[in-house]
Amino acid sequence: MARTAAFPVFDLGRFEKAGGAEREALGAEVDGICRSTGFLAITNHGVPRAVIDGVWDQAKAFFDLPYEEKYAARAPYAGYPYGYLGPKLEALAKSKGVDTPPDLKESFNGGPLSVPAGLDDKDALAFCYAETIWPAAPAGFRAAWTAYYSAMEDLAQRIMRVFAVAIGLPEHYFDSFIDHPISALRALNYPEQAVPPEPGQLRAGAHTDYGTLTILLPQEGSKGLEILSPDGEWTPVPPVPGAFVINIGDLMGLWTNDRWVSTLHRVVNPGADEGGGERRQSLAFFHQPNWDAEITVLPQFLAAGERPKYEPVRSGPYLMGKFRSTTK
Ligand SMILES: O=C(O)CCC(=O)C(=O)O
Ligand SMILES: [Fe+2]
Repeated sequence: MARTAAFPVFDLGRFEKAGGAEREALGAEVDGICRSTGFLAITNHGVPRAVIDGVWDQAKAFFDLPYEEKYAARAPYAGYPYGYLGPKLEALAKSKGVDTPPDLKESFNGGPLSVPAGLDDKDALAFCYAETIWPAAPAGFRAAWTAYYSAMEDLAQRIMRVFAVAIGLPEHYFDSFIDHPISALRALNYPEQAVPPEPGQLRAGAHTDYGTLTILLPQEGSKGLEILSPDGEWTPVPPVPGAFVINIGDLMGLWTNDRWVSTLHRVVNPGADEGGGERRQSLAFFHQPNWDAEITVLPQFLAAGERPKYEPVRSGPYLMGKFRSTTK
């Protein structure tokens, strides 16, 4: 049975202005949240309303297009990370080794806005620095998208500073891991369900996110996003007006040897009482460290002689493997 719980809200502007003891206390709060669920709302984030509305409206207009027009901006082959990913092409639960029917959604995906000078790693160039396949319409799509993507890169970097303080590191500790991030932005559309879902089929199957953190913007007032709370109950994430929903991904779990939890979450179908339910839109920015960044369990999370739970991973190849496990 799902239930609603108090959902933590973090005032980013206050943290950034705070000094000494207050800043540490706010960091300790975030540490507590990340030890329990790693899901929180961020207010006072400074991202201009116009930037948010701009990409939101463009994404809506894109999803409103006839399928053939969206299909023209498709990812050219299975496993290609960017462009339009049509219905029934991804099952997120597969990233956890759980075989389900495909998720009931479509998405548009875009990668980093530029390639770092001198980068010559073939896999990096072919995967995360592959070109975004821009749609021909709506006309303002690319400009609105890149403005939002830039705002998310900046916000993610600021949140990583909160995370550094929260685990007792210097504020800028993570900066060198994330100065050429390979983050992806995904606009999601979960269509109305004219046909009932198959058994085990959700809007987004239960998964954890792969990177450091995700900045999510669910449609205002919408339902469906649920997280598995520490007591094992699926718990709805309530709408928090004007806020972003942040969740940590697997790499924060790795860095902290699972002190912080990368929590399972999913998007459920509209209830039986809602018929086919309304369409639901969201934006998800998946922050991911530099292609070459090596993520290793931090020594302060190991007792003397304790073996880390994880081998080190390289950010880029690790992400590529995860992504390829979910698409067909
Ligand atoms: O659409 C949402 O609210 C969540 C989507 C999600 O968790 C994901 O795509 O990783
Ligand atoms: Fe997710």
